[in-house]
Amino acid sequence: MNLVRSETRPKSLLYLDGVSVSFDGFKALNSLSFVVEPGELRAIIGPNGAGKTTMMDIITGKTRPDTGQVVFEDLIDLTKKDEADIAQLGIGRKFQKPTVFESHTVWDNLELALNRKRGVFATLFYRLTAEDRDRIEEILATIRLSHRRDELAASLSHGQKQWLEIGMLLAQEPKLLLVDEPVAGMTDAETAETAILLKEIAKSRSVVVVEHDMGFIRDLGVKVTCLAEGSVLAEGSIDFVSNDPKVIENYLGR
Ligand SMILES: Nc1ncnc2c1ncn2[C@@H]1O[C@H](COP(=O)(O)OP(=O)(O)OP(=O)(O)O)[C@@H](O)[C@H]1O
Repeated sequence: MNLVRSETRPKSLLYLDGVSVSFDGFKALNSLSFVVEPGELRAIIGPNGAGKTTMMDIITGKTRPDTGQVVFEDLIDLTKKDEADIAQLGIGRKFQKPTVFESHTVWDNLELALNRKRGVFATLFYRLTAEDRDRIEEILATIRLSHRRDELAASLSHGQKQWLEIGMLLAQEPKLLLVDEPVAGMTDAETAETAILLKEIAKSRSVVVVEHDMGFIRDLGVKVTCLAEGSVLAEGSIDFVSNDPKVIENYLGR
């Protein structure tokens, strides 16, 4: 049994191998390669224009690479899939700005997200099961919003809206969650809490988080990849990466 399981478990959840893409002759990604392990939380840093957003666009199928491989769970070639297929495979993306339904309650936002997984037709006739309620309760606890469940999303702080949107993505049960600059505009307390929250989330799925906030990255305490000019400049612990002269020259020292 264990043997079968270890044979079928993906060795990498996602890898990019030699991915390049140009826009009007400008190489936004230049032979980018990196691997995300199952259950890994990875931080991505790098200067403006390094290609962090483009990398997320490639993974989610919004942009096609000119060359290179993007492989999910060892076998699935994501460059052949469209955005909807890739979301369906279990890759969720959180953009920088929160996009919650402001005029709905926190609970309803999560219920809508849970139903979205089922498709429009099912949603029309669907009633929440006890299991669904438990899942929503669980997500509310994860995103620190149990006590705000009946309030309108509009009444939440910016940081809480970010957490609610993360919760809405969790309702889709992604295997990989991509999170773009979650702590921009958050208070210090919210930023610190977000590091704890993402570490909890990464216990049951992989998370890739792009951030410029180095205090937050340090709090995460995970492997860091620094991108510059469309490829990996350095990778390793935060101490290793932040002491790398190339990283200091291209990013931290600027
Ligand atoms: N659709 C596009 N068309 C033309 N140029 C693009 C496009 N998308 C990205 N670029 C360019 O590619 C480069 C990489 O941009 P990208 O947004 O991926 O960087 P980034 O690391 O996310 O930067 P930031 O930290 O500012 O968000 C930039 O020079 C950008 O102007």
